[in-house]
Amino acid sequence: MPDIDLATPDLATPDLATPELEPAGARPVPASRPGSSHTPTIDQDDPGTAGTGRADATGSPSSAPLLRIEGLGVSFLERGGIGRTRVLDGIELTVRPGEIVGIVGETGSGKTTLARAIAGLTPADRGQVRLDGEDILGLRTRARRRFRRGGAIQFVFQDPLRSLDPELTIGASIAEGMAIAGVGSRSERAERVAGALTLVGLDPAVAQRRPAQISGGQRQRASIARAVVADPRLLLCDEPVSALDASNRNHILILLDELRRRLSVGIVVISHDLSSLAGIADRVVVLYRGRVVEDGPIADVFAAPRHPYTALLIASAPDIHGRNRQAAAALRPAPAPGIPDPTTTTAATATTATTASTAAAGPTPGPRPDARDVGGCVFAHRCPFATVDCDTAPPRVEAPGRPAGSWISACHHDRTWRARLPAAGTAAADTSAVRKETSL
Ligand SMILES: Nc1ncnc2c1ncn2[C@@H]1O[C@H](COP(=O)(O)OP(=O)(O)OP(=O)(O)O)[C@@H](O)[C@H]1O
Repeated sequence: MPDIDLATPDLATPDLATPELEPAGARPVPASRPGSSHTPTIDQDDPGTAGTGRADATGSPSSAPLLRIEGLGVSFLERGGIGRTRVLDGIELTVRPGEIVGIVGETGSGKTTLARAIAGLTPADRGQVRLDGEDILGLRTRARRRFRRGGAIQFVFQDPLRSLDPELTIGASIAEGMAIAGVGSRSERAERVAGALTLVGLDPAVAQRRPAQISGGQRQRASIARAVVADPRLLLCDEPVSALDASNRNHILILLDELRRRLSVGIVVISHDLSSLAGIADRVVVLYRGRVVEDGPIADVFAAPRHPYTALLIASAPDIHGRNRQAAAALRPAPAPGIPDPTTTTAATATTATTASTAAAGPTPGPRPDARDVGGCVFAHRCPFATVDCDTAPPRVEAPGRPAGSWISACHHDRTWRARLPAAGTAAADTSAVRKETSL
C-alpha cells in the first residue's frame, strides 16, 4: 500500500493547547451561543459528531439541510457592456448544520463568487439559495435588509483586516454590527463581545487592543469572534488560513472545527490548501470553470476521485501527493491553445479561458466545442477520456451504492476512465491509501 499521508503533520500533533486555545473539551462548554438563547447540544462523549448534524460515514444526511442551493447561475457584464460572462452555472450545493464543506478549484473557477452569491453580495441570474428553507435570493428589499442585519450568514476573510477596522479597538469592531442594529445596551454588547472572544480562545482583555497590537493568529481569531457574535447559522470562510504560518493555520482550523460542534453552525471553507481541508471538512465540492464537477465526502473524494479534473487537482497538489506527479502527467492532456492548465493557471490566464467561447482541439481526435455552450461537461475540451457524450449531455452521476445526492460526479465515464490511464499513471493515481486525519 503506498505510504501517502494526506494530513498536514501539524494537524496530527496531539498537543493542541496553546495559551490562546485549549484542546476541545478542556474548556467549559458555553451554555449558549454568545448572546443567544439557543442552547447547543453537545455530547461530550461523542465530540466527533455530537450535536452537529454532520453527514455520517456513509455520507447519508443526519439532519435537514441548512443551506440548499439549486441551479445557481451568476454572470458579469463584459467589459464594454456588451454581453455577459457566465461565471457560475447550475450550481447545486447542500450544507447541513454543523457540517464543514470545502470548496476547491483553480483560480478563477468561481469560488469567491459563489460565496458572495450565497451571502447576496453578488446578484444571481437564476437559481435558489435557501437557508433553513427560506429563499434568501427572493427576499424583497426590506426583508433582505432585515435578513442581513440578522447576521445569519457571516464572512471570514483571508485578511482579518477586511473585517477589523485598524482604527477601532477589537471590542468596538466586534460590537459594531450589534451597535448598528441597536442590539442590547452597551454593557450587554460588551458582555457578548467578551463571550465571543472567550469562545474563540482569546482573553476578553483583547477587546481593549487595536488590531496592530495583536498577532496575526489573534487577529484571525478576533475576526472569527466578530462573525460568531452575530449568532450566525452559516459561516463563509474565504481562504481563512492561507495568510497564516503553519502553527496558526492549524489552530484556526481546530477552532473552526470546535465552532461547528459547539454552535452547530454550517461552515463553507474556500481553500487552495487541500491538506488543510482534509483535516476538517466533511465534504468537498470541486469547481471547474463555474460548474460543480464533483461533490462528495472529502475522504472518499480524495481517496478515489470520480472526475478526472478532481484527480488531476489532487494529484497535482504537492502537499498531498508529491509522489503522484506521474499520475498528474497521465491525467493532463497536451495543453490546447487558450485553455489553461487547471493546476497552474494564474488569475489572468484563467480569466482568458473562462471567457473563451470555443476550445481548440482536445486530446481525443478532432476539435471539440466548449461543452459549456451545449450543456456538456466543462472539462471535456481537455479531458483525455472525453467522448462525444461529454460534449452534449449534462452529466450528473451518482456514486453506486451511496445514498442519492451524497456523492455526485459530473463525469459520464467515472467508472471507466481510471482503467484507461497509462500503466505508470495508474499505479501513481491509486490514491486509495489517502487517509483523512481525524485526530482533531
Ligand atoms: N465583479 C466582477 N466583474 C467581472 N468579473 C468578475 C467579477 N468578480 C469576479 N469576476 C470573474 O469571475 C471569475 C471567477 O472569479 P472568482 O474570484 O469567483 O474565482 P475564484 O475561484 O475565487 O478565484 P481565486 O482562487 O483566484 O480567488 C473570474 O474570471 C473573475 O475574473
